[in-house]
Amino acid sequence: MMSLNTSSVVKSSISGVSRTQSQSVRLSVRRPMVVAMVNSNGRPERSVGVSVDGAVKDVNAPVAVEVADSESKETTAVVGGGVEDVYGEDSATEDHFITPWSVSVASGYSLLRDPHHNKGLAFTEKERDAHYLRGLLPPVVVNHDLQVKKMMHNIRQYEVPLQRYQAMMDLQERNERLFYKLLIENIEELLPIVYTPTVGEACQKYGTIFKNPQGLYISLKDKGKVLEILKNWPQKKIQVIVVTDGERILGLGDLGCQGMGIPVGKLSLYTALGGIRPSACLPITIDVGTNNEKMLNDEFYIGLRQRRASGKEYAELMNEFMSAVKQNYGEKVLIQFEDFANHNAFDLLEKYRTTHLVFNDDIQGTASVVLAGLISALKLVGGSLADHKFLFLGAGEAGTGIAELIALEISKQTNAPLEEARKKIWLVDSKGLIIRSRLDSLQHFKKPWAHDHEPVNKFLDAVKAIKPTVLIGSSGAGQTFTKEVVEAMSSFNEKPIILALSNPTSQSECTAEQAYTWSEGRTIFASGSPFAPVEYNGKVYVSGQSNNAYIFPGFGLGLIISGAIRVHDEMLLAASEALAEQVTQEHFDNGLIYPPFTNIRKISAHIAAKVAAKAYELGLASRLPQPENLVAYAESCMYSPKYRNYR
Ligand SMILES: NC(=O)C1=CN([C@@H]2O[C@H](COP(=O)(O)OP(=O)(O)OC[C@H]3O[C@@H](n4cnc5c(N)ncnc54)[C@H](OP(=O)(O)O)[C@@H]3O)[C@@H](O)[C@H]2O)C=CC1
Ligand SMILES: CC(=O)C(=O)O
Ligand SMILES: [Mg+2]
Repeated sequence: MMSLNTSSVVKSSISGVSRTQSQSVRLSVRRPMVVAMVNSNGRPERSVGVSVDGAVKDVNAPVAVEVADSESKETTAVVGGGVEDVYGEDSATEDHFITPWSVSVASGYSLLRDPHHNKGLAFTEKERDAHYLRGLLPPVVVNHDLQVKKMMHNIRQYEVPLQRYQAMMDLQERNERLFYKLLIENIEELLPIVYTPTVGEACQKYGTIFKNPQGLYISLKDKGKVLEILKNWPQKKIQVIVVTDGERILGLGDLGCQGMGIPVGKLSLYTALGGIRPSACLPITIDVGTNNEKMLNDEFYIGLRQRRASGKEYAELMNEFMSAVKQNYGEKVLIQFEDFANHNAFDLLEKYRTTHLVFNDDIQGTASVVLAGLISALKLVGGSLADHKFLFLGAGEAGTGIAELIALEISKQTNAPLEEARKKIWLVDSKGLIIRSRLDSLQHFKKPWAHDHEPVNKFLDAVKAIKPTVLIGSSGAGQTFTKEVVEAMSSFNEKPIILALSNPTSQSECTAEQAYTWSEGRTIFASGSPFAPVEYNGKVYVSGQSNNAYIFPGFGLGLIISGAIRVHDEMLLAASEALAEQVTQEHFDNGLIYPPFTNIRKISAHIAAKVAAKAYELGLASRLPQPENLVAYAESCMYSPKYRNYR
């Protein structure tokens, strides 16, 4: 046996005295190992890979470790043996300060509790011997496929979607590779659980169901310390951040800090659908308070119990956050703004799009997915985009974002000025049709849509007055596409295109069943949250899901593989085209304008390739030289949840 002394600076506050002292860790090495010093934040302070001959290696195996105080030069404790109260666990009370240092070794019990490396019953006999797992697992060894089969069996036992959500989150925290294999192989069934609609309910009840924290929380209390907080996150190489401030969670409004379910859910789709490594993903919630009385009065609420900060206070925290992200992760970390309220969302995007790699999923990702749906819908209804007339219910982030991208595409196709193209698009907000006489009182993002028209207050009247060929719901207000609205659409269109984008299902403008029934089976329908197939007059109608989940995973992958430094609108158009190209004749024959999610990883690779190609074309790519076959390159970069073999 040989010994090795490595010095580390340890912050100690035993007995309430906070001091910094130098300790040395004496490692009595019996075999190759990896030791990580871990502090109370779980942040590894020092990782040491040591082989028997003293060479540094990346190896995994347990070891007996002695911790000695260099000042006294006496061995104070033996970890993994002995009966001393090493960490003051027995003597300390809540009034005593102790420093929860531990030495974590990636083997045995701790290996089973490390979601990144745990394989559960799939550890082989050899691995059980080599990594001190024998006895910690029952004797059976099963393969990954059987684990998936069993988990699906278990999840299907739960009838309540929220219970399925919790089972999925538990799995993610227990065995990451099993979680992703399950999700990828059962995407159609599990998407509504980890994503809309169930994630909406999870956010509403997040405080009650909260177990282990996921993601990073940055609150007003942390002003001046944001960089420090980022450094507390265990992973250092982050490629994608999804950040929310929780003010507009789906169509459910202000859920404050409990909006964390959204960045967590979106990032699990980045991995499952777009192949971004889980360790490169960072969910963040910025907590500036909430104006939701229910949350403020809920004793289990997990956020700051105060009203939302705004103005200078809000801007300063966001600015500190954006600077800290760039300082910590560099120029090429992708920041996806998600579910901010529109009074902040447009300004944040405008402010940071020229200095950071940012995009707003609700404004831009949604625009891209809807444009893709419309491009493919044209194959069913005929004509070009410019031949159609569009009416939106909802003139916020989603509505005006989509409208602008449609106008951009029409302008590109027809060489008409953007202002001309915009005239084909009408929007209704909570005060009625957006028209020129309202111009002075309109928020800036609505102004381009203020066309000449008489005032129209009721949505049904707007439908009858404008006679659109395409109706898009982006209001977050459920059941607003009434029978009269759908019947009106069907009276002047042979095949009305109706997109009910609002999430979750409770906020959908209408259900698939209503759309097909009220249009006598003639509508081309898609919705933000999924609906089961509908039988009408003996025929089965399968509706598509018009959700930005088709876009952002592949879009992000494209930015990452090309090393893009900024997002450009042309990239969104490229993503739309790539998605629309994936719709086959068979899909059209079934009335679908989106391909099913079952092929999403292939679809994401195609989107990534087109987005990357655009980044190269625009001179915004930094990964040089450009790979010859971008689709193959994108596929080769994608994370696979296959288990690793451990030595
Ligand atoms: N399918 C998908 O991929 C996506 C779906 N969405 C969904 O779209 C919805 C809206 O999101 P977002 O655009 O960000 O929200 P915003 O708050 O930015 O915009 C909502 C708009 O709807 C209007 N509105 C609200 N209620 C009514 C009503 N009863 N009648 C008429 N207009 C109304 C508002 O009017 P006013 O301006 O007057 O207040 C506002 O213009 C949400 O449900 C969200 O989940 C969002 C992004 C992606
Ligand atoms: C899908 C989405 O991003 C939303 O509803 O906000
Ligand atoms: Mg969103």
